[in-house]
Amino acid sequence: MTSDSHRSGFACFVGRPNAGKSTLTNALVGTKVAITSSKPQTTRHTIRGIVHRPEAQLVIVDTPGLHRPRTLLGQRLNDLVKETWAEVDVVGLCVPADQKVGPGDRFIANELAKIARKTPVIGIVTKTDLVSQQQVAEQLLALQKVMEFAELVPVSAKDGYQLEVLADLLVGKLPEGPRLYPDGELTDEPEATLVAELIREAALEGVRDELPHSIAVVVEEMLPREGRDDLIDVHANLFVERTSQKAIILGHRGERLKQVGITARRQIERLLGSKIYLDLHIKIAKDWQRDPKQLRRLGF
Ligand SMILES: Nc1nc2c(ncn2[C@@H]2O[C@H](COP(=O)(O)OP(=O)(O)OP(=O)(O)O)[C@@H](O)[C@H]2O)c(=O)[nH]1
Repeated sequence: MTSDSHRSGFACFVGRPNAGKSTLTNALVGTKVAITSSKPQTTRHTIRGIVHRPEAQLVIVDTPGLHRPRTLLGQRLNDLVKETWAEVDVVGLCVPADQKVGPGDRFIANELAKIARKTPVIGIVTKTDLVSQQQVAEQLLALQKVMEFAELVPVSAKDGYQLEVLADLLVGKLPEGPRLYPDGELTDEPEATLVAELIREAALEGVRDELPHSIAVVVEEMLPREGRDDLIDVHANLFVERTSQKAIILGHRGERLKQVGITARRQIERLLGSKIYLDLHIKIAKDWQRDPKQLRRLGF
């Protein structure tokens, strides 16, 4: 690469839940843009964080996780994941250092291997701060066996270990090209989508295991309050499938929902740079994951 050439393109991280993908994206991007909400199996929208460098621009696309499809939603998510893989320039397969390489990783690797000839795949051992060097080495060896990687690299998003190395490896796989986004621009998602993500993130906080696939948030309206230029009214519906799930979100005497609202409001205010009033309602959309009409209405 000559000194005046510029590279740009797209990367995405894949891996089983909790592999550290969101944290890694945030650490690379350096700002909380990829809203750690990008939880596989619950994320429908692609959220990008952008790594700006003088010689390159790396756009990180966060995809929902690939999983064995059991519902229509599951199938659509998997299609979305594969579409994303086909569109990016490089994929990072994340496997945490502190957990054995298992069937979940191999399932993803098998799917990735099918696209690896077109899209290079970098094997990433994450969370190296949690284990000894010896264990990191063993994990690298174990990972090497699941598929053929373009590169293998151990990193820790927590203490910053090898993040620059990873960024270099990712950038190295990008084609030469001009900047895709202006400097400083961190995401190209429409604001309403980001707002919905923030609300869902707040709602899932602490109950992710109980409600992994079952909630969706739709922002119905986002308007400046009449006669005020310092306040935006946000009306949003949070859909769950069952009464029991509604109870989980609500919490004892609605305390949990109140907390969800406070957390989400703070994040949304930061995103929009304005005070907001958040009007949040819980609705039950029975079995929405299986119903194509409901799915469409919720934006799938
Ligand atoms: N010690 C340590 N913990 C980490 C590191 N990276 C992520 N974690 C933790 O691992 C957990 C999962 O991290 P996430 O970034 O949410 O993982 P993810 O792959 O995006 O998770 P899903 O979206 O649920 O698939 C969180 O509790 C993180 O704080 C790391 O480098 N070191």
